[in-house]
Amino acid sequence: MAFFRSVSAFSRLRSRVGQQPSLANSVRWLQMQSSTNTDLYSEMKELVPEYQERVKKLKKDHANVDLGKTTLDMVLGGMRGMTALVWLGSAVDPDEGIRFRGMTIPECQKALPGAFPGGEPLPEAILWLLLTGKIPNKEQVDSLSQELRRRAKIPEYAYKAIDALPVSAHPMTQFSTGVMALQVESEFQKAYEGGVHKSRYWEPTYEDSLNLIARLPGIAAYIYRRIYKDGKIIPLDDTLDYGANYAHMLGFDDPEMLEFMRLYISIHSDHEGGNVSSHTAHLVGSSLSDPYLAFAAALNGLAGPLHGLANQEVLRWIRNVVKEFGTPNISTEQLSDYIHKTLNSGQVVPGYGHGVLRNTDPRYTCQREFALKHLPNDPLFQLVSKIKEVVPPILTKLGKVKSPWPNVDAHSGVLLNYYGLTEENYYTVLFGVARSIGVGPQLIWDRALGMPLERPKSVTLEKLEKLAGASS
Ligand SMILES: CC(=O)SCCNC(=O)CCNC(=O)[C@H](O)C(C)(C)COP(=O)(O)OP(=O)(O)OC[C@H]1O[C@@H](n2cnc3c(N)ncnc32)[C@H](O)[C@@H]1OP(=O)(O)O
Ligand SMILES: O=C([O-])CC(=O)C(=O)O
Repeated sequence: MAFFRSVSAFSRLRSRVGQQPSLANSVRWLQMQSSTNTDLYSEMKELVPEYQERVKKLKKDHANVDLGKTTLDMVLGGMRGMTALVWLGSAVDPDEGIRFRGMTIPECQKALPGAFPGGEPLPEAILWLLLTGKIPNKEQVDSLSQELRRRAKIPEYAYKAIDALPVSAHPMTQFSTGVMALQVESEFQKAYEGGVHKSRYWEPTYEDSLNLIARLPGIAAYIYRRIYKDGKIIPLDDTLDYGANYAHMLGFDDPEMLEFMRLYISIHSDHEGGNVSSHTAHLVGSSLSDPYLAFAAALNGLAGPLHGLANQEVLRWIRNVVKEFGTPNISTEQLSDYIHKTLNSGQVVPGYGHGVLRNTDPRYTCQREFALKHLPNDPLFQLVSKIKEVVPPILTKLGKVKSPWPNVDAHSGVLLNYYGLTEENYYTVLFGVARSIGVGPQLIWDRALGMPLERPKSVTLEKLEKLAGASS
């Protein structure tokens, strides 16, 4: 009976997202549905042995399966296309974009609980999904919300560590410093020093990851208020969910902004394992550095302009366009001239191009849909829409850009700016808070599955030339 109820719920979901249920999808969805525990830790305790068994079997029976060859181009080309990592939470298809545990963004928007019926997926729901592979119900998500609030207390010395930096320090420098200060309370480090058996590494990693995720909004909001609002701190509200609380502590209480924050955090959480921030966390964690150390390293990678800092760069670039012409209402020719000016000065057009995607990022599309619903007449949103028409043909004409299409960063800034979060230097901190929700679960699984020290082989230039049969 329960089976048939679930199948019909699945059919309803799929017809709402405009797809027919296939048997394989039904089975996958039913597997995802069977989440029963109200607390996440108990859910994990059940799942860990099952996943360990799967990995053991793969290693035992399929160790020599060929996953593709390594070419010289890959070694010199930033390892693009090289399959080198296992990442449980999500995968990116070049054309279709991100799937969180197999689910596209529109599917997540339909299936995951929101703050109200039909609301955007709650970050807590994404966290549950990424960690367990199961769709949580509202009760489970509410219990996780409560758990994160319970874990959110920040030690005083973390604020003091941030205060030791000048207010003028970049928000990402302050953020990474704050995370390093939180490391003092690492449960993993304590357990390791206490001689914990390796089969139990995942348990203190779980504690650290959940504490880290819970405390980041408070640290991040402190930095915002310190830099931009004369240090007037707003405490956590014990009635609000994770995304809403972060917005509230920043100083924003407009329900539309709260809803945007939930969407923002959910879609920025994870983007498979190879991106700079996630990969960095995984690499650093592989030496058994605890989640704080691993995540601070991830943030330092996110702070680069080719990765997370691009969202800051996009709004700055858009503002410069407006400054140049004195209005956001410019012609296609004016915009085209400005894009060429950027390219001719040896700079990239921020928010465009991607290491994996070869189509418009679905995270761009869902933010556009949000903007069309809530701020269709905003002049900067209209400029962003125009940029999307003008940039791709110009980048395509260069003949070298693999993807001329917009990525996630091309859109977020104008939405934040519309809701009053105008300080673009802060934007990557928001991204960082969100990324913890993807990185934390993988660190837990890395330790649960006994993932080894990561140590790929490098070659000298001479050896590469020799291997290629080229003369030096
Ligand atoms: C959350 C995220 O991290 S999403 C990405 C955010 N970053 C940005 O938006 C910055 C702008 N984009 C870029 O710099 C790139 O597209 C990256 C870094 C995202 C991807 O880099 P790659 O995988 O190396 O891209 P690709 O293979 O297409 O690069 C080939 C050439 O096109 C150039 N190119 C790629 N994108 C752009 C762009 N948006 N503007 C101008 N040139 C570009 C590259 O700089 C490179 O030039 P080069 O050969 O002279 O060095
Ligand atoms: O996947 C990447 O390389 C970059 C990206 O979009 C992300 O990390 O969100």
